[in-house]
Amino acid sequence: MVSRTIPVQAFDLVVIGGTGDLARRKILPALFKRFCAGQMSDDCRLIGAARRDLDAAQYRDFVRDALREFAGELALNEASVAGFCAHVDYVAIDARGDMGWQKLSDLVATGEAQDAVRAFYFSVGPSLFSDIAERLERFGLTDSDSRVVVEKPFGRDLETAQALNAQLAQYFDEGQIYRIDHYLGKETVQNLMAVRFGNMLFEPLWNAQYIDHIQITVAESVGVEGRGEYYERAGAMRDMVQNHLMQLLCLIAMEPPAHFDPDAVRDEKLKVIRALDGVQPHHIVRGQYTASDGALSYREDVGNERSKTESFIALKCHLNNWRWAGTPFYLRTGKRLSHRDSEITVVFKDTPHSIFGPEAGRHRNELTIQLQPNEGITLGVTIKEPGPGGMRLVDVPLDMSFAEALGPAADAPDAYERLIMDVIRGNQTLFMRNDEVEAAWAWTDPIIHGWEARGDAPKPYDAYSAGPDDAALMMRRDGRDWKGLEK
Ligand SMILES: NC(=O)C1=CN([C@@H]2O[C@H](COP(=O)(O)OP(=O)(O)OC[C@H]3O[C@@H](n4cnc5c(N)ncnc54)[C@H](OP(=O)(O)O)[C@@H]3O)[C@@H](O)[C@H]2O)C=CC1
Ligand SMILES: O=C1O[C@H](COP(=O)(O)O)[C@@H](O)[C@H](O)[C@H]1O
Repeated sequence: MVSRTIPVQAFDLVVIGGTGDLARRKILPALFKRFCAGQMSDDCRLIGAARRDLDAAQYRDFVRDALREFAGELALNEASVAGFCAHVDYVAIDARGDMGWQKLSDLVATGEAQDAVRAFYFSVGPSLFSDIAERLERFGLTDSDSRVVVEKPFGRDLETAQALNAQLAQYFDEGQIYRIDHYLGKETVQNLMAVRFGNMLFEPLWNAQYIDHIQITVAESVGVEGRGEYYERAGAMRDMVQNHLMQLLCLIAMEPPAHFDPDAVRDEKLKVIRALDGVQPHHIVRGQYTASDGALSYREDVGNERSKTESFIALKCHLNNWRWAGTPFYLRTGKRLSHRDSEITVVFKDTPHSIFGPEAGRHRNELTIQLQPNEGITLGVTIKEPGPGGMRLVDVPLDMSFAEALGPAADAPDAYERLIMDVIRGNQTLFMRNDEVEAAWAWTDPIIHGWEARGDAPKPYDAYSAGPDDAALMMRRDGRDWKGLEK
């Protein structure tokens, strides 16, 4: 089932790095699905560009293969695939030289629909961003309405992120730059805002007075999946916390924006990042998976027997502001954990007094927002344990699985489908602004420098476990426990 929506404006999307892994796995399948949903009008074009010497027909074969591998059942429909491929073209270019740029410029200039949106997806490493931006301008490919999409990692620290922002700013206004964080394109992540700001129920309780703590877990069962070289330089902190977990934290903690528009939302997220306190070394647990259950160790996966890169991180942080003073936020993410499970749990405080006496037990309400898989929301409510006995309390879930509650309509577009269409619509709400990215690095850098200076080695944990024991210990020291992964 593909969600149907009205066609967006005509567009030319040039995917620079169109033969790469991201294009195959995500960009091409996402566009194909939007094509199947009727969102690409006849005059839309997808132009792949990379150094590989292909003609348009050969690139269409590449696209067909990518769709067969990554676009699921829809790609079984030959007519749909052929229809999509009719929109596809290719030009060989070299981002570091002049090869192909004039041809690309001519191709874009001819055959472009009137008023078409022109977008350039930089699906290449960030070291090429500046070269590409300069050539787009020099070969007359951009105007004030053109858009560029850039991928993470957006730098590896504050300094490199500032340099990238400065390079892009030489050629594009901030309003033309779409920095992707694909977590913001996930339907349930957007639902965080709907739940918080569309219901009267939660907002009055959404503060340190009523909330004991908040946990964010993004657990993956996969390992580094052939991206060892990149991951060795990144680790879980740069790969996941600086961006995806930070965005989740922002959405759960931010003040209500005045409007659901790009700058109002991003202003509020920025305030959250800037309110983050530094993290104490004893509030960080880094881990690295060891071989177990038939899986190779992290070090074997990346081919570095001495690696000190973390494949897991858990940390406790505080927001230094009026709403959240005293409420800790616990973040945790890792690879090769027991199962894929991304969830946010908001743990409310005890009632101030129990009228039922100590035998009844004390219970806390928990709101669990399950991001993936099986998207849904559960609210734990305390009731009387059924039966003739005395008043004993028990927790029951008020459970709303989106798929059950909404049926097939809940089968939402993939994050990349949503985000690419937002680029065409010119809606930056779900993209990171330059100052947000820099603020996130400004918080992350001292944490990383701290463990580098101390020479901390990550703690080993068994592949397919819940991570290092120290992460559980960190929680237990606070009289709390992790939710989710251990279930
Ligand atoms: N793969 C993924 O799942 C994810 C990737 N990303 C990010 O997306 C970006 C692309 O990643 P990915 O697709 O995996 O990388 P790949 O190495 O698979 O692809 C890189 C692409 O860039 C092209 N390219 C390289 N050098 C040049 C050049 N000088 N001129 C023109 N084209 C060039 C390559 O083609 P050719 O060699 O023919 O030129 C290829 O199409 C990276 O920044 C990555 O970190 C982000 C999230 C997930
Ligand atoms: O950006 C990244 O995200 C993926 C996890 O994304 P998900 O949508 O599958 O949850 C992660 O595997 C990868 O290391 C990271 O670069």
